[in-house]
Amino acid sequence: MTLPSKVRIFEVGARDGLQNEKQMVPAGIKVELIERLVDAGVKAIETGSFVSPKWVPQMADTAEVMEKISRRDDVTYAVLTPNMKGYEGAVASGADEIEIFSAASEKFNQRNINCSIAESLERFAPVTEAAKAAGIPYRASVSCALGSPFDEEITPEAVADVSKKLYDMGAYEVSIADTIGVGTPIRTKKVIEAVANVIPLEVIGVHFHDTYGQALANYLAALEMGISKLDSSVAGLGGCPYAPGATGNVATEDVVYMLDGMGIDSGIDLKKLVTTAWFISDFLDRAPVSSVARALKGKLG
Ligand SMILES: CC(C)(COP(=O)([O-])OP(=O)([O-])OC[C@H]1O[C@@H](n2cnc3c(N)ncnc32)[C@H](O)[C@@H]1OP(=O)([O-])[O-])[C@@H](O)C(=O)NCCC(=O)NCCSC(=O)C[C@@](C)(O)CC(=O)[O-]
Repeated sequence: MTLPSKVRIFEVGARDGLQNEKQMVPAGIKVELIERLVDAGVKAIETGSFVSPKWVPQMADTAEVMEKISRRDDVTYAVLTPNMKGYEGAVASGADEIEIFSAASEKFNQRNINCSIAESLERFAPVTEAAKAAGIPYRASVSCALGSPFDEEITPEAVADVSKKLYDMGAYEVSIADTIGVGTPIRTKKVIEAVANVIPLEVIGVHFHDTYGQALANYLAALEMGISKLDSSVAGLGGCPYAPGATGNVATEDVVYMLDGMGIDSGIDLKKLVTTAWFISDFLDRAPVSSVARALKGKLG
């Protein structure tokens, strides 16, 4: 077992984390959240999405958020784009990179972006062509990789198939998403193994929700396989509006605490991160889901 000495955390709290919040979060709070996360050491951050405001009203102000954040040169500010219209919004906002997304579940894809998996890949073709021509890097996400909220089986081969197609479209990273947090470590390893049979291990990332309390165990399983690209969400914010039962992403504080304890460098200052988790949680008027944020409250000076 060789664990990586260093990992890249892709912080998704301002997009995946907040997209499902019923209470509208003002752009100013999103901007402060992003800037605090960057100050804590986050180097890759999802700031929002250019999707239909009718589908996800919470993300309607992504352009304003992008305009208002004080940007740093050493940080990648990324946005999610479902189609050319989203891509155009992303370019106009000056996003450093974009994320395209499909799924291993037909039913989820229909509910999430109103098309089949095959249609989504066709829809993303002009987006990737345009991004390539403009020199904008793109990563891709495969939802429901460890299970579906609908009554259907997801095979590792189905995940590998979509992953390969997205990789062949030029994605620099393919993120395996456990949208509803049902995965367990052996299952995680089997899926990563299947995906690593068709695309390089180095480009595989993981994006796990913690609905069943398995995300850290699954991240350890992924790290043991040599994966070093992890997504997480400050305060454990999150949930997908189109995946019934999906709760928060794994909390960045919990991941960073685990990594610190194993001597794996994430570049993130746990104290500043926990303070940020409480900042956004206080705004939302609830405690962070993160065990680490709750345990360390008031103990970090
Ligand atoms: C993809 C569509 C747009 C298709 O939705 P549609 O209704 O099939 O699209 P359409 O092309 O027929 O357009 C309908 C309307 O939306 C507008 N529109 C069309 N595109 C855009 C755009 N980019 N930005 C703004 N507006 C847009 C378009 O202009 C039109 O406006 P109208 O004429 O009715 O006023 C819709 O289904 C959608 O926006 N879905 C996004 C859903 C979403 O954001 N889900 C959450 C993100 S995925 C996720 O969280 C999973 C992930 C990545 O984190 C990994 C994991 O954990 O699984």
